[in-house]
Amino acid sequence: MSKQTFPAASILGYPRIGPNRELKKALEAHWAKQTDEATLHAAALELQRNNLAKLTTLGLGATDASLPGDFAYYDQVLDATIALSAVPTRFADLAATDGTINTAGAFVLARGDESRAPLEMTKWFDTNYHYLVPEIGESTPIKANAAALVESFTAHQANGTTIRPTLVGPISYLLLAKAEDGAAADFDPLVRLDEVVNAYVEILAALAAAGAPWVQLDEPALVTDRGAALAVPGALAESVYTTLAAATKRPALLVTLGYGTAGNVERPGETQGLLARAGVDAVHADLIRGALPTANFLGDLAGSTLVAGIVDSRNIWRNNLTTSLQTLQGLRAEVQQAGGTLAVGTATSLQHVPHDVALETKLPAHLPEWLAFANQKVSEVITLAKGLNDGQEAVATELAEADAAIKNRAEFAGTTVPAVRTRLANLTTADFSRSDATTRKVAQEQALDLPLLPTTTIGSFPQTVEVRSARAAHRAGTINDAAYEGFLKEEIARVVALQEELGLDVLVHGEAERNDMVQYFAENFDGFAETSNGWVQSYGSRATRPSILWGDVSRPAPFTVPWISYAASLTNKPFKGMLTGPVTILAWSFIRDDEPLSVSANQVALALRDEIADLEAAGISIIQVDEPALRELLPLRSKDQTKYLGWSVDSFRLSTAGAVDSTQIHTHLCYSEFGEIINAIDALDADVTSIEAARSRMEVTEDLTNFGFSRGIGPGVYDIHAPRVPSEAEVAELINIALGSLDARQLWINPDCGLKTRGYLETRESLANLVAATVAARSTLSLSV
Ligand code: MET
Ligand SMILES: [Zn+2]
Repeated sequence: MSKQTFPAASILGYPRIGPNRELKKALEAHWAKQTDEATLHAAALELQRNNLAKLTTLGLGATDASLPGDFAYYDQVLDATIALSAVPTRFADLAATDGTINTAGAFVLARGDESRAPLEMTKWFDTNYHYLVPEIGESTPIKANAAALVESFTAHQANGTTIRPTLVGPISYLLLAKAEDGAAADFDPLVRLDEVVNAYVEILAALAAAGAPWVQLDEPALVTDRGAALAVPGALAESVYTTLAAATKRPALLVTLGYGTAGNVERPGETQGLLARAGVDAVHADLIRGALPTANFLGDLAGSTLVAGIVDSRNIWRNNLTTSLQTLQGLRAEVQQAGGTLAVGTATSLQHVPHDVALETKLPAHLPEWLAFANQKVSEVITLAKGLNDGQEAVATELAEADAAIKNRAEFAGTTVPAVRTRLANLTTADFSRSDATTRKVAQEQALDLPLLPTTTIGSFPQTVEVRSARAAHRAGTINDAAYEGFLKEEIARVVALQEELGLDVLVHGEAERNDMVQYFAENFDGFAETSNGWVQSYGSRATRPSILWGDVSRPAPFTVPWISYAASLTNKPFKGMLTGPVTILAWSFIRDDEPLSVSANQVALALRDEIADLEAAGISIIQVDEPALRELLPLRSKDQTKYLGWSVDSFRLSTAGAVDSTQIHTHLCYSEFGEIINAIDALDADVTSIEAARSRMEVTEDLTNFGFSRGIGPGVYDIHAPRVPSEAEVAELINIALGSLDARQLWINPDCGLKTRGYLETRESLANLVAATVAARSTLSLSV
């Protein structure tokens, strides 16, 4: 079969949530039973049509398949599950007699129902997007169902736009899946690959029959360690794509490889070459997170298109078009030498960035011209393709504008702040270390006088409707600063009184003043900006609005101290102040591309260090620095992990090492699979670490014991993600399991995570049970000593 040439400019995908979160509104109205399925469908179609019209206006071809057909009601991996009719056994009743699952059924998979938990949600590679994990067992049905893909293609075709249906590829689908509960212990979903590939052959045939000229299969898992091993010559990817390419009836095939370097990192381009040789019409490479394919591996590209993902889709900075064009020109020479074609694209789907800088109303004046959100990135792709094909002069204006903006950014006063740089340059190793843990322990025991098995919470208390509406009213200017402050103080006083009444040992202020544990810090540090409409889908109908780190970071004034010291003044109990750690602040923001992340992390760390000094001065002797994102930034390839863990741990230590011995530093990490980073967690050198543990029934305590973890540890004794109250007996049982492997003198009793998403009724009861179970455990312990 002779190969098709891919359009010169395209994007791998576009934000699905809608410029004004139209999809969120449509979905939530439907789930609340305010609208029927037809209404939801119509709203989704209108949103897609508007998006496609916008993309066409920006310059993507309406009929050459350069428009991505990547819409998903909830999640692209769920859509692959639907296309494969791979309904997990525990949801089997939702499938029709022909095995397919409809929209209503798919929403049950996504959201659960009275009797079933939804599919597990997990982070999509190293992003903040969460996908729904397929559950595959020995006999999970696998049967092609191209109906939704065909219907969508046909609907847009009838409207004059030719989309390129997009689907997670077969290898990635199975690598992203987990073994269904009840499958044999050594069952690996990948053993179902042949069946999945056969289903894809059928799906391709159905799309070809509907007239789709191109289809896009995303294979991002081939950039992870495990997937990469399958993407070298002679391995699985080669045979899978030989089969798919040999399908007699199929559209032209684009295979995308975003999020890193696919296959052997020492041989960038090798995977693209082998896919082309297998018969794939167009292969993509991520030139932002992945390495530039090298000439030696491009020889196999004859007749194929290489789609160069040169526009960053994970961050919001304006592209340096001049250097990009140079890179593209060099690459094209090599690709042409091999008999191939070069096209321009994005590094991944643009789903990770907001829609449009033009919708921003509150950004500081200097910022908009430095930025590119999805729409601006589409224009960048088009400009680069034009420059590549019509010559640099054809895009001289665009290049000059980008150059000027980049120059302004580099020279802007806040970009590099001498005082911040000097402070960083003068750091010595001593700034990263406290005295030894035992000395600290003695000082803290004297200062704090805590009981055995101290009880505490992770920081936030329920964010009630009242708290959220007061914040909204304050933002909107309908209540003034004084009224808002008065409201928050009352709320804090209530939270402190409740904790006293419940008999908790270490109290917190409850975080009522914080909209979000990262955004609140970004708002109070110099160097960050807030968007007004920069929403990015997090999962399903949920979106977050990451802050933008644009300059050197410092802390102009103490900001958590007033709230925390006010709360502490209301009680005689030991009091714990709450901060968010440097890695988490960066992980949940858009970060700089003009400085290594490690430099930004140390700047944030110093800002936090200042806050800690002020908290200490205000008499706060326990301070928690949350790092729930430490693990999520872990690089996808193991060869990069040591370096990352080195600087990330250092930044935490820099933030906390100014504390005196008697100040007890806590940290919190809300996940339990941390076997691979246990060394790093130990190296944080926190006096007390709280972790998630209830769902895995304290499994982690054994790992900790085997490791020899010697400092304070609070494995969560109740799962705050579920709206149910754990009984005293349940909590007691988990405490007992923990006591089975850990020393009673190091054990803390706390929930898994913060309580801000919970209601007061359940929180009160749950914490009462936690305290009662702890009191009972203490008396057993004192009897046995
Ligand atoms: C995602 S971790 C949350 C920690 C924070 N202190 C809270 O309690 O909400
Ligand atoms: Zn947490």
